[in-house]
Amino acid sequence: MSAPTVTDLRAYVLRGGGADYHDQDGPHWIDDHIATPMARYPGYRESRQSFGLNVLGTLVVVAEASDGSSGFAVTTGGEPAAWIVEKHLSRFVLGAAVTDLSRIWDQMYSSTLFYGRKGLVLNAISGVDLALWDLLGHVRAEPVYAMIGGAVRDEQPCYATGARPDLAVELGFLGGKLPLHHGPAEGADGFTANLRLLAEMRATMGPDAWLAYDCWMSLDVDYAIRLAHAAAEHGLRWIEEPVPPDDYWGHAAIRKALPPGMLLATGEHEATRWGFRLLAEMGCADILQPDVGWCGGLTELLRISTLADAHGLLVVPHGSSVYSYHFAFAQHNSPFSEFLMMAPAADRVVPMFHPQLLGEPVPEHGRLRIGQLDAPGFGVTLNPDLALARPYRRG
Ligand SMILES: C[C@H](O)[C@H](O)CC(=O)C(=O)O
Ligand SMILES: [Mg+2]
Repeated sequence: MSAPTVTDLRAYVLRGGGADYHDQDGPHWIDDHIATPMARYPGYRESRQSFGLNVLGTLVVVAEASDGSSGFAVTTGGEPAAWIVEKHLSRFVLGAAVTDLSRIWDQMYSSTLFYGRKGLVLNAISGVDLALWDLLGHVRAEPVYAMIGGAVRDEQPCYATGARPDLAVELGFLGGKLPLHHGPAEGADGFTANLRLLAEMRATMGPDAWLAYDCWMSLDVDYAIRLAHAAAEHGLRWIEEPVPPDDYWGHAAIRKALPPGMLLATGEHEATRWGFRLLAEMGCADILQPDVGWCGGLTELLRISTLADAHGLLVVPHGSSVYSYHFAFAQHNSPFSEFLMMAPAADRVVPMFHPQLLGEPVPEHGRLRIGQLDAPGFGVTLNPDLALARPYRRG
């Protein structure tokens, strides 16, 4: 039986939150003096938008098939990723059978090796791959989680990332992951302030709720080890992305020196099975956190997950809403999920990719139920009220 073919592939851009969740207007916890590698320059310390964290915006990829079905996906990448999709990647997709995900992935990756391998190109590849999974789900009238093997559990507990882990616990989450506010350039005062916040949160959350620190690549090995040991008395469950992603050696050294029971999580800025192979084989992490919109899409995430499983590692995808949920429900080594609190004060649950998706499921009492994913593809639609722009056309 021959499968329908892909008849059209288009790339659009959107501004204002959504998949580029750092692109928020107005005061927001996600841009409130968070420690970064740029914080060594005082002028870029207060706001991540000041150094351009929100320059890209959202990439929207739409795919259509010969049977009239359509699929779409959103990720970060904006205009430059739209150019890559329209001018380069589309040639491997148009006319292909909707089932040819592995061949299309291999052709997109192999043909861009001379300027790709990570970052923006992998965002673009991820966007196309996710749109094609959504399309296949619509052709088959099946949810993505069912197409990748089915659910291994009925409910998925979530932890919340944001400024108020204490409120996250009240909302039913496993606990919370705080952004670290002060890096090495802010000296002893910053170090003390980092610990003070942790202590305050622990005091209101009680002894059992999860508490983690997301360091967003901002530390050095010495600072990270000192922070981890000082944080142990506050029950820090894991330290996340302590050093820049290319420093595999630093990650491994920090992990080796962690206090007993504390874990190291990293990987949201890593891509492909080859990047994650380095993290796994060099002993860099206990929890791998690929972002399905950045690491190569679902096709590649499944390979990363198999590799991780063989190393006894958990895979807890970074953000990415429904694109992560369908994956996580189908993997025994993804026993919980991240929920990014996108309310400006992190005090209530709003859909992670708001306002871009309609029908986006959110955890209720900190848990997702498999029934929330029971719709074709990724089960969401693009909000028709948004102003889509198509900056480039293939050809
Ligand atoms: C809170 C972090 O700085 C970042 O914005 C999100 C992230 O790294 C995560 O969710 O993990
Ligand atoms: Mg993180």
